[in-house]
Amino acid sequence: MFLRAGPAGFSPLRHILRPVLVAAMSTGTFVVSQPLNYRGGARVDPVDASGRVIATFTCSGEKEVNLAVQDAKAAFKIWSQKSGMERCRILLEAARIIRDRKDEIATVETINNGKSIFEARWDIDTSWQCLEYYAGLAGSMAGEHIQLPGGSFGYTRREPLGVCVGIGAWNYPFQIACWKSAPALACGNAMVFKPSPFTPVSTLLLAEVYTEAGVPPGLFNVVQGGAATGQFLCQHRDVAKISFTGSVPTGSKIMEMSAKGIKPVTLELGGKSPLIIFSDCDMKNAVKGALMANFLTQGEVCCNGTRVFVQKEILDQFSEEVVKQTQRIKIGDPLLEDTRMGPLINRPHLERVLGFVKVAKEQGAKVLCGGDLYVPEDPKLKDGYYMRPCVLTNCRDDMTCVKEEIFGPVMSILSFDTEAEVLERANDTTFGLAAGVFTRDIQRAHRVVAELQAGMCFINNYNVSPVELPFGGYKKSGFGRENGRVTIEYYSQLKTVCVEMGDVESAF
Ligand SMILES: NC(=O)c1ccc[n+]([C@@H]2O[C@H](COP(=O)([O-])OP(=O)(O)OC[C@H]3O[C@@H](n4cnc5c(N)ncnc54)[C@H](O)[C@@H]3O)[C@@H](O)[C@H]2O)c1
Ligand SMILES: C[N+](C)(C)CCCC=O
Repeated sequence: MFLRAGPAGFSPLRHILRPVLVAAMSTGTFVVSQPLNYRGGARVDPVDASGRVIATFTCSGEKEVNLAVQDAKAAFKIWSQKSGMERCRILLEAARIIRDRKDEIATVETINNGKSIFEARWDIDTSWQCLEYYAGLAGSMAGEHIQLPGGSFGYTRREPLGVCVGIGAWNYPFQIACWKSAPALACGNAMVFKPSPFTPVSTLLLAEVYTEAGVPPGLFNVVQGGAATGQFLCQHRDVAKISFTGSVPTGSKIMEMSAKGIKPVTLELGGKSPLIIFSDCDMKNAVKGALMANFLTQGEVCCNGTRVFVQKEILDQFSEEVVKQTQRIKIGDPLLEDTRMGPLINRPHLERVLGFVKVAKEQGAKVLCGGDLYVPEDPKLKDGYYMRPCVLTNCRDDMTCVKEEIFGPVMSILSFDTEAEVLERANDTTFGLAAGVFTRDIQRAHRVVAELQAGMCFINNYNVSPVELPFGGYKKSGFGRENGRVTIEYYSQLKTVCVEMGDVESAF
């Protein structure tokens, strides 16, 4: 498959990956001229291909996957023998390089995905912060000493798992690769990472950063491809763990494959999260929160609070203010400093999102603003996948736009009367990734989040992501966590050693 157009809508997509050139570039002049797999510490073309060509790279086949896993195994032998402090220093160096190259990596990410450069810089911040955080934990990972009778004792060792596989979605390509690889590497594992075929470019920069920082060649590898390549990875006998970010249907397939191989799996899946606005909220912050909850990365965010429940008394005032702010969002070339919304990921996805708006109208929702195609004035952008961010009202819980993940810039406003009622409706979903509440009543805020069936809850804010906090879902939104101290548990295993200091007391 040839990627017909860059996120900004230029055709053909031509990428140059030499970072020095990126600074001088516009989104229409990006040329890929280098291999997009990374194995054994260098860029390589796959030795075989599944036959499908995507942009200038070919999907990696089974042989290429085998080679990447082999390289990762060899690097694991070296890396897993290093002390936590040795791993810490290298990860800190990688974090420093990313921080120093923030603008350049953010530029590549913008071209890769279409999100605004302003926002891509935030992603790169949460990426290097994640490496820094796990660097800190690498040095302090330890087991326990347990005293037993007669001077005997036991102890536990926290050991890495081996070669871990990371499979990423297209909405936060660089950040996802960091959120998976940083804890994996900190624990002493190696990783083979497969980015989404829609956003193949930025993960390569991470691979090069790790090499420059001093990880052994082969510790972090990138294989490009789609579902077939992902399956080769998941089914590989030498792969010890899979960490997946993507949709629920694919997550279910990944879980089947990991069940067959008895491999631990982390699943970061989709959502349809509630955002509850009580009438006693700080209105200005609640409106800002609702925009943060719906329109980052063109609305293509797993944890978005797309079901916005507003208490009846403030429905009109809140809706009016949200519409005013939404209409001010600057849409256009994502590389321009003042742009806040770029194009969606591709044409089929744009059409899918517009289709949701059409069905919403047919089912009785009222469009307060947006929900239609947007054609920027710049002629170079006229074929881009742009739409105006949309606010829907008159929504009911049984409407498609309220039940299904749209993964685009579409906010659904629903009204409610009481706390008990809104809690029941907020939890009436098979998803459970995130939730938010805006209120000035501190008791109510904690009472409500305690009842919300979601892994990531926000009080009086939304979609902020401090790397110190665990992130992940309840119910069909997945299990396992990324970020925070707990993630160490998902990338390591405990060995117990029982030491006898006396004689063996035998039964025979
Ligand atoms: N919870 C989170 O942290 C999080 C973060 C970002 C995105 N998401 C979710 O991801 C979805 C959008 O991303 P997407 O469209 O890339 O998802 P997707 O499930 O289509 O693809 C995700 C990845 O899986 C790969 N893949 C597809 N089929 C596979 C198979 N059979 N075996 C192995 N790998 C396979 C894809 O090539 C891609 O790399 C949304 O539902 C969104 O909510 C979740
Ligand atoms: C950084 N955010 C906004 C919390 C998004 C995390 C990944 C979800 O798609």
